[in-house]
Amino acid sequence: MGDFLTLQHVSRTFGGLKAVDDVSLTLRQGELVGLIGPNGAGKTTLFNLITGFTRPSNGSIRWQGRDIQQLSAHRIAHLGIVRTFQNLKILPNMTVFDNVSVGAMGQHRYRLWDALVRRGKPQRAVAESTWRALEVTGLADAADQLAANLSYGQRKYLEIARALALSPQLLILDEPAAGLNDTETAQLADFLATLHRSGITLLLVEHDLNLVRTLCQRVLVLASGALVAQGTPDDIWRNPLVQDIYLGRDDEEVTNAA
Ligand SMILES: Nc1ncnc2c1ncn2[C@@H]1O[C@H](COP(=O)(O)OP(=O)(O)OP(=O)(O)O)[C@@H](O)[C@H]1O
Repeated sequence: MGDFLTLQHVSRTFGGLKAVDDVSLTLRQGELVGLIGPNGAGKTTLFNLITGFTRPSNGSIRWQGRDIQQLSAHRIAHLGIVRTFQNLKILPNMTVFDNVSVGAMGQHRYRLWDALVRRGKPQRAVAESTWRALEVTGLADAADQLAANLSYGQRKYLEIARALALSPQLLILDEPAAGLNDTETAQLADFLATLHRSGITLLLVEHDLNLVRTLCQRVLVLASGALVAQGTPDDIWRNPLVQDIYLGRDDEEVTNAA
């Protein structure tokens, strides 16, 4: 398994602020990696850089050996890097099926307008991707319901289903556990582990440190835009610098999760 995603000296500045500061990292195919860091550490910006929603000020981002830092988000998704959104990008007045098929049509090179006009008559490949994503996420029985009628927890799975319909090789999840209770979070952890076993590489950006610790094989720690530590969860939770970063901000989550 060679290098999959490689960032070299990637920075992104906003005005005078270095939101991401000289980050170099590699993800390998088949990994399940967590990205943690305090509020404002640069996690979302890093994530936006990898998925083409923001361009780097410096540095290179290579995906399977090819530079992608100048490609559009749509093109990057087409190449296999797909993300979910923390603020769920769900269309409440469309059915669950249509919400997912809009995503799948992107994969099959339809434009959004076509997707909307062709509602109810998606092409076979789109329908197949959509049903597969709905089945994997447990939403197939709700396919005909309006998305607005789903519970908050189900909407989280709908967001993931939309991403899965794009057949990602690398799926980047933006705080999937936010707003879920303990039981729902445990179910989500089982689901993500199953997804990972199915062969999808996962990068999880998450504030729920317990979830990261129990689920991830490797953890990256960002602070003030810099990658300050990476290693197994045990290494990271023992790392005094990581403890300082959290404890220094009166945040006892690291110790509580230990
Ligand atoms: N578009 C932007 N314009 C200006 N500043 C920005 C922009 N996006 C992010 N920033 C700043 O960059 C820094 C990193 O923000 P970012 O959202 O990436 O952190 P984060 O680790 O995702 O935080 P959180 O955990 O709170 O979501 C912050 O100081 C933020 O205010």
